[in-house]
Amino acid sequence: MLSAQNISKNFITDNKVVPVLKNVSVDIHDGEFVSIVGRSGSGKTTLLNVLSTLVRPDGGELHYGTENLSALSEKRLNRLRQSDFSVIFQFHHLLPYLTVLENTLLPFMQSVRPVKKAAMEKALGCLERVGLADKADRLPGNLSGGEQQRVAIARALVKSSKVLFADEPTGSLDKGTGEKIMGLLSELNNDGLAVVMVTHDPVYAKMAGRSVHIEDGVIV
Ligand SMILES: Nc1ncnc2c1ncn2[C@@H]1O[C@H](COP(=O)(O)OP(=O)(O)OP(=O)(O)O)[C@@H](O)[C@H]1O
Repeated sequence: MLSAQNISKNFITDNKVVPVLKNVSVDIHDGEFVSIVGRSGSGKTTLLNVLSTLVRPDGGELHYGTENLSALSEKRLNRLRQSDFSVIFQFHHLLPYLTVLENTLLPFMQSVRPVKKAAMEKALGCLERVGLADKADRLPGNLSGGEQQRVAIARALVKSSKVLFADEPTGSLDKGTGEKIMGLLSELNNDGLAVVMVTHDPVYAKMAGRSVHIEDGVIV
């Protein structure tokens, strides 16, 4: 489904080029659940960002199905990202002045105004799926951390994406809440959504079908 070949990525720090990903190759198969693990600073987030096309690599190629993403213009990449990819982060990036329902509808708000009734129904269905239909009219500030993360997942679901990229989705949550989020991700994966997740937690990493271990920018 997604194939990264010989990816390299450098950052400039103190006027020096620092290689962060060094010739990394990894394949993500249709409907797979893959965790990316490794020490702090090893390059996990950078790899996830390259796979989700948020960051362009300096070298190597990224293919999605038959499409060579490395050759796509930013415009076409953006369109593909909007239709097929979803990203959730440790700190869920909800807009504080929009309600739970409006935050869930954000992917539609970018392209269609006013939001159609069908989109509204779909968003409510997604909130139901993550157990938050009764809180659709609340503002994020009035939700717990776990609930906010569930809104972020509902927002990812509303697009019917093919791949969900999650960067430490349980990182800011207590153990019980983190387990619920992991349960939800596993459920979605069982329904066919591919999940690529960065995590520090070895227990959560094992919930994925496969773990990719990265050390100092190299897959080991
Ligand atoms: N935008 C940037 N500019 C300069 N250096 C960066 C940038 N982003 C990341 N780095 C550096 O690249 C290395 C890898 O960062 P990355 O965030 O990918 O690691 P990580 O394994 O996800 O770490 P953590 O588990 O602590 O989040 C680190 O040394 C980091 O300081």
